Amino acid sequence: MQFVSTRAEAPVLGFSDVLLQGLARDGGLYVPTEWPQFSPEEIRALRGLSYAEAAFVIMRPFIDEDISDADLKSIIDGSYGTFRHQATCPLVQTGPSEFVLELFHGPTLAFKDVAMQFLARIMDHVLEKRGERVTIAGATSGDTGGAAIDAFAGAKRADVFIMFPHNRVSPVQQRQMTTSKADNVHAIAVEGNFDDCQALVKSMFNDHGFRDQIGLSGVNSINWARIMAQTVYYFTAAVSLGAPDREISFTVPTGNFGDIFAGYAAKRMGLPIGRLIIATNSNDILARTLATGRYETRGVVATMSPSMDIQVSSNFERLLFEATGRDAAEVRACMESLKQSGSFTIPEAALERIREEFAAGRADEEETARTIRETLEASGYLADPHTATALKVARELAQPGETMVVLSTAHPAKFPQAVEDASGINPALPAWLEGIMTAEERFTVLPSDLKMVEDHIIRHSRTESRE
Ligand SMILES: Cc1ncc(COP(=O)(O)O)c(C=O)c1O
Ligand SMILES: N[C@@H](CCOP(=O)(O)O)C(=O)O
Repeated sequence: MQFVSTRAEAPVLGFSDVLLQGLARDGGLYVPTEWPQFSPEEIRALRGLSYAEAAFVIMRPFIDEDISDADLKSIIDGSYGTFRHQATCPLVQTGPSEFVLELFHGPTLAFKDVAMQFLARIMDHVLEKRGERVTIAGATSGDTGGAAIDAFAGAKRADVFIMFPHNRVSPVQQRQMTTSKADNVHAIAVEGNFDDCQALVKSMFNDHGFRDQIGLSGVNSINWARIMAQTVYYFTAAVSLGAPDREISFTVPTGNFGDIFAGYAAKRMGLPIGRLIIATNSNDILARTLATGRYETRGVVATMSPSMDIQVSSNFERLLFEATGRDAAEVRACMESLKQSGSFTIPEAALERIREEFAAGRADEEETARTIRETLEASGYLADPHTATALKVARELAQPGETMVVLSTAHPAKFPQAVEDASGINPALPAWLEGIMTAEERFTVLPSDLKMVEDHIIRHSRTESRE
């Protein structure tokens, strides 16, 4: 399988190169040249498979043959062996036709583990074969960072630098990033918000001198492998509920648009998905965009669902590419306008296509807290604030006869204060994480300044130039 950049000015690459590149050299994001297709019979055949077995079937078409079936299976088994639930990503029924898909049974209690555990293992496999090393730079609003630090801790062929917004992540999220004892992982608290962190990462990729000097790689959802691994749970959830013989809709708490884009990808691969519903918190740029056709950034506000406090939603570029009929010139124009003025207008035909596939809604702070409380009272289910955002939107937009799966992207114990304030229950951290709240922290505070962050990375990276 080959991959093209959404801006069409970077080389077309195979899977292993895309995996190591992260962002394309033209600033775009890689997508497959064509979507692999699964027939109804092939989807039906996923019934009864374990999560790992299904992951192999769904991801195999994307991955070069030079990674053998046996190696891929062993990478997948190792990845999902770290999950603390037999089903890996179980479904819980919370209403007559409402199901919560729990994606937080991995080591760091967030959905990021599903892709990150796989990414670390497959990257290590490719690097080992090639005899190469990489320096990974990642931006996080709280969960990607912890997941990456856990998955790559001690990796021999990767140094990892994670930038998080100083004082804007939950205490549990921060400590998952700052208490690792591994010397190849580094947490940087950036004086700014998540969008500043993500802009720093993208600027590093676009600084080709720096990129080549340190062998830069990325583990944010700019990396296609993250999206690919996230398509799997759309298949397993839908199949458990009767797909392909029944259409399933999904509501997804959304920030960087990676998770819901994985749902869109699953649909393009043949999974009968009804609606894909974008749920945002008060940072509702995506809900406004769907309503008005204009993507317009505003100041970001801090919420009880900090991982979604995002304005520049990087995977929206992938959707734009698809919705414009893969018109890279149109994508480049929109992205240039976003850079220059903080906004762009979606071409009319593309907007229509987006509205055919997606709906969107928002939940403010009060609505999110009320949803946590009401869900607990009605079904005994304790949701984290990100999940509650999606539950609120799913219930508001539900249509008669629709079977709705709401993605639960984090364990409530990652956000104990918000959950306790809303429900009166203080969710305990699982035993294996208890120590992090008292362990010594190690992180560096830096201003949101490209040169200063690059210098810091160069000083601490063990990766030498690829040239
Ligand atoms: C707990 C949680 N929920 C939802 C999201 C939003 O997901 P995405 O950025 O893929 O839209 C994130 C961050 O990515 C998250 O950490
Ligand atoms: N919400 C994310 C932000 C980064 O998203 P990613 O999916 O692109 O890695 C986080 O928790 O870090």
